[in-house]
Amino acid sequence: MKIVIGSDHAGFPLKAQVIDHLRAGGHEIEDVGSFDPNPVDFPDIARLVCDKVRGKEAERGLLVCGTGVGAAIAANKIRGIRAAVCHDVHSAHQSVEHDDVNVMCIGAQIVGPWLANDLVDAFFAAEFDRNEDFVRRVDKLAQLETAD
Ligand SMILES: O=C(CO)[C@H](O)[C@H](O)[C@H](O)COP(=O)(O)O
Repeated sequence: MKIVIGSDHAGFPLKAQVIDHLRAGGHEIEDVGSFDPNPVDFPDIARLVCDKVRGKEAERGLLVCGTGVGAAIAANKIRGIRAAVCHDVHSAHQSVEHDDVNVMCIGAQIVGPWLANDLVDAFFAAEFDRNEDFVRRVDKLAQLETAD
């Protein structure tokens, strides 16, 4: 799968090892930064990742910040993005299967490298289940993007 990945300074070390893991698993990775441990604001990185997903330059995205929370807030403000913080394997795959999540967010201050690998494996292996209930709910998520 073509995947775009970004992190802020807090996620920088975990991003590097997750990228190695995903590449070893055969995925094509685009890393949009950060590229050093200097402070960078997670909304800026979320924008870079989400624009690639929206523009179909990548099938899905991964954001790594300290907790995953800020990255998910930022990503969910961008039209067409369904982002989720996933710190357990069940959420990592069900978020795709039921909710068609296209950007997973993880916190480098919360999960260690082994769990991070399991999370990304579950997330990127999962496929959206197009049953009518799930499709209807995802359509309603899109409608919320233009609600007052
Ligand atoms: O977790 C985050 C946002 O939800 C960020 O990655 C930062 O870790 C958090 O905002 C703390 O910021 P700091 O500049 O690293 O102290």
